[in-house]
Amino acid sequence: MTELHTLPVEETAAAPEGEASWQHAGFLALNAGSSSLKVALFPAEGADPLVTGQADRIGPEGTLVLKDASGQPLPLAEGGSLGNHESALDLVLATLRQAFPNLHIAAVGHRVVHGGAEFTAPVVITPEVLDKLTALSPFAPLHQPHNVAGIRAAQEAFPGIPQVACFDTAFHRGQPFVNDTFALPHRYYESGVRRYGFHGLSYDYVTSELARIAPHLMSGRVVIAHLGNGASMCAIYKGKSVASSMGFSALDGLPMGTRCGQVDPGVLLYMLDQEKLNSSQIRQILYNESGLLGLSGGLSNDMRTLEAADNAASHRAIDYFVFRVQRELGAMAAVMGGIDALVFCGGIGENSRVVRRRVCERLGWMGIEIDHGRNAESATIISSEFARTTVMIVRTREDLVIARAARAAAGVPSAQDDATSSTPPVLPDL
Ligand SMILES: Nc1ncnc2c1ncn2[C@@H]1O[C@H](COP(=O)(O)OP(=O)(O)O)[C@@H](O)[C@H]1O
Ligand SMILES: CC(=O)OP(=O)(O)O
Ligand SMILES: [Mg+2]
Repeated sequence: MTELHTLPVEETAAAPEGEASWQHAGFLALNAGSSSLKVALFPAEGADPLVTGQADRIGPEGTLVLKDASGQPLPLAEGGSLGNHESALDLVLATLRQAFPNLHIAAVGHRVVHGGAEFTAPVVITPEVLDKLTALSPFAPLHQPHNVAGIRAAQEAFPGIPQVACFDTAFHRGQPFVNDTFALPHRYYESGVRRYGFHGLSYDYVTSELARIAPHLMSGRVVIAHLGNGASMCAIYKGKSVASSMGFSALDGLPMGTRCGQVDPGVLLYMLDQEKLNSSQIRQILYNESGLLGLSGGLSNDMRTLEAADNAASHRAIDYFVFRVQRELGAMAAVMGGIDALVFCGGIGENSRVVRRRVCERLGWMGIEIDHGRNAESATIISSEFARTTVMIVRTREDLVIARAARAAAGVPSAQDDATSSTPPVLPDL
């Protein structure tokens, strides 16, 4: 059985009363999505999770796979259910306790998609904070209610230990006004109708990884393309977010698995006035029936399925996806006065050589030229040797950013938590 690192309880925040003074301490990072719950259990020290996994398709057909550090699936605890997020978390915890009978969780970190204008850094969750997060649910209906449910379930499971919210919006809060606003009457801006931007935990991780492996880029102009089931792009100028493709909600910008991306608001008026749809019908279309799924005529929201299908419907979806990524890339390079590096991450960005190749096609004028061999291998640097703009793949790790905040909340230093042991690749000079 795998042993957790041990810590004296004084260092692990509130250990349950009456337990011995040395406990097996761990930090839990939870990322509750619309139909999934991603989990990582970290030891007291070190960057490598002891357990990672996820519950998928939460509901009657839910599945749960948790793997140990060597990739072996953990035997699931008996008698649980994956009917909703609460029961899924219960089953996860029962499985972890079965594998680590002395498990003491010192702090839990949660990905929370929306932090509004107020939350610009991770925060320890109090009843007042939780009320504020709950009130933000209408702004991110696919994510926030599940984030809040995950927090409530974890509070019940671990009473008295610090629970920390880590926000997708926080990374973008320093953006200039022109990227933060819509051209609506200013009172909307003042009441919080702003372009928040999302995927901030991913951008935070990728930026810190770039600072490690390519520090010269921290004084330059970088576009990060987080292309997953949710997709967005971020312009990073001198290490800070200056523009993002997502806006008020996680709907704006690029098309996604089932979300529409940027759409003319006149279309919504047409749906309301001409088609007489109500707001929940429109919400259903924008969040659940659009994007790759909608464009492909219902074929799939999954890029792998679309690439394999290779027919007119899948071409429609992939062509539009690539077109919008290219368009956003041009816009972001324009606002930064050029581009030094393009970085792909997310399930599509990290794995789809087809999407990466197609996005980079005909961009020689931007200094973007990829090496097809390196792209096929999904190497860290995929640009050709003499290209002016570096094109890279960084495997994003939102869980590490969450674990870092959880450790901090428990008062545990995390000197090496994201200094991974791999040797930095050799990058061309700017
Ligand atoms: N080998 C691959 N080729 C193409 N697309 C892939 C591959 N592996 C994963 N993907 C795509 O990545 C997407 C999921 O990305 P991910 O970042 O895990 O999503 P999320 O975290 O938003 O649920 C899916 O569309 C999936 O098809
Ligand atoms: C904000 C968002 O779109 O998140 P995800 O990619 O997890 O759906
Ligand atoms: Mg994601």
